[in-house]
Amino acid sequence: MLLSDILYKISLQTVSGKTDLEISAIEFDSRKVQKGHLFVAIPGTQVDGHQYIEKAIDLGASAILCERLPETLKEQVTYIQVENSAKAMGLAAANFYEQPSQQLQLVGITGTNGKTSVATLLFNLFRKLGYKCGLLSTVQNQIEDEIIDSTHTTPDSVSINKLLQEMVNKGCGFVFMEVSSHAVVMERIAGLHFAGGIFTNITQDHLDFHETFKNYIAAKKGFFDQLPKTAFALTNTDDKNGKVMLQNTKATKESYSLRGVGTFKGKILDSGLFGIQMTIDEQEVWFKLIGRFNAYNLLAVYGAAILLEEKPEDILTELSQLTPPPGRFQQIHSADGKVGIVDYAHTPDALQNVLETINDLREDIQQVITVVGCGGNRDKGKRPQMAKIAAELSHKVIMTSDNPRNEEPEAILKDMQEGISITKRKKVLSIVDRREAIKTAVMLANEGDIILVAGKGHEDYQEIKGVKQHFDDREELLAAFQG
Ligand SMILES: CC(=O)N[C@H]1[C@@H](OP(=O)(O)OP(=O)(O)OC[C@H]2O[C@@H](n3ccc(=O)[nH]c3=O)[C@H](O)[C@@H]2O)O[C@H](CO)[C@@H](O)[C@@H]1O[C@H](C)C(=O)N[C@@H](C)C(=O)N[C@H](CCC(=O)O)C(=O)O
Ligand SMILES: Nc1ncnc2c1ncn2[C@@H]1O[C@H](COP(=O)(O)OP(=O)(O)OP(=O)(O)O)[C@@H](O)[C@H]1O
Ligand SMILES: N[C@H](CCC[C@H](N)C(=O)O)C(=O)O
Ligand SMILES: [Mg+2]
Repeated sequence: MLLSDILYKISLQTVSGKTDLEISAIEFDSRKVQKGHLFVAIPGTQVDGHQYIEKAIDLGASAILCERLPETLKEQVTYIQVENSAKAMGLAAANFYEQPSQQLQLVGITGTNGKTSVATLLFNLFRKLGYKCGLLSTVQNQIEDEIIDSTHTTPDSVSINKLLQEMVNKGCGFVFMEVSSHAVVMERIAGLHFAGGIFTNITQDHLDFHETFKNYIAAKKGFFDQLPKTAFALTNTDDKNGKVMLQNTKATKESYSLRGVGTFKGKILDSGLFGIQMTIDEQEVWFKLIGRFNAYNLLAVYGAAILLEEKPEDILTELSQLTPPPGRFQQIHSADGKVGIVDYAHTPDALQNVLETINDLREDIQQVITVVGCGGNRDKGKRPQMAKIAAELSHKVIMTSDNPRNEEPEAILKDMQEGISITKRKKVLSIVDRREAIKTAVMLANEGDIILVAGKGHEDYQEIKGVKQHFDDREELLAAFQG
């Protein structure tokens, strides 16, 4: 595509060189640049992409999109200066891939917990309703039956638009995508046209990146601020920041609630290991998902489907058949009657929800043994809180490693130990090796006991000292059950 077409509607500060040149791809990592590419220089959290402009040109970049021009400009290269290169890249990617988000109905889901659950339920629901669909999620990206590995909850803007174009080409009418707070701040969603936005909830997470909770709220709200007038903005009014999300949106404001007033109202009638029985808009339905928090996810999905003009009875019939995504309250039973639950709870709120659910559902004689760790190079404030919640809501806790990434596993465990009060110490063990921790939990469990393995859910790897190795909590539990 011609550079001038790629730059359509982008506000430019300086243009040096010709814009009627053919660009073969947009690239923001100099290491991947090839002949004829447009290289976008982005200031990052580790390094500044502007320092790689020369390298990108050496590798064949014919145009540079940047916030600061290099001191000496090469004659054969076109330089475009903009105020925010990440944002400009989003707009450029949308142009380059022919505005795919305008050719289908794109719905974004944001919130601390529940994004994958809601996005996946919507994807599966709309497929059952007879539409071709796409999904962008933490677990996987998907175009109909084709599964594409996912590296981020929300990918970079070039990857998003490329995937969306493929979805358009394959006839998808609806795409459901998770919108992380990182993605909003880093402009990964700039230039996308959304048909709707959904807010699940907001509790502590990612303060390593956002620094304050206020900034974290502002990041999530930024998604709704960007929605067009034609979109719907569906919020959870039972969350105390639910209304704030829609404060400045141009989109049509809609809400859901289990407690108060809202466009879509639900009421839990019963909740157990069989699932949830609830009323939604006066209709009584049984769902296969477990835990009160899933009642919120189901209500959000129902509301969004109505706003996308589906019929209530069709939605509820199909939704009642759906099961949760992998690694979300996934049960694994041993031959001798022990119950394993693998869940992706990696925030204090999620861990509390999942443990409260287990405690609500268990019988008095069943003990709860929790295996939990906290990720390295991530919000350190979560560590003592998660340990405290685990100790308060379990009979025994084995604290272990999650993905230590580039941190010392022992140091993470030390941060977690800070959250354990003296009275709770006797029920807590620390075992650095996650495999050993799971084995120990299984060994300590008696018939009927519940072993919650929290934090990694669907993940099939563990990242230690920067290296990813295959590791899957579900496989480990099964192996431990088999002795
Ligand atoms: C903190 C964060 O989100 N970082 C993302 C960001 O990287 P960065 O800003 O640190 O990049 P950097 O290394 O400083 O480099 C700056 C620029 O220089 C470029 N560069 C760098 C080196 C070089 O030799 N040449 C070159 O051109 C880089 O390509 C980049 O454009 O941009 C990269 C490219 O898109 C992302 O891969 C990277 O995600 C990292 C790996 C990550 O772990 N992100 C997590 C925290 C994340 O995004 N999580 C969210 C939220 C999940 C949730 O809600 O639970 C997600 O959406 O996944
Ligand atoms: N609506 C909800 N409210 C609170 N907790 C939830 C909710 N839905 C799911 N959870 C809990 O949070 C965990 C993660 O759920 P899910 O993967 O759907 O969230 P997510 O927002 O996609 O997370 P991520 O930020 O990692 O992408 C689940 O395993 C469960 O323990
Ligand atoms: N999207 C989240 C996932 C956390 C999952 C947990 N297993 C961890 O590694 O901390 C993040 O990148 O913070
Ligand atoms: Mg997710």
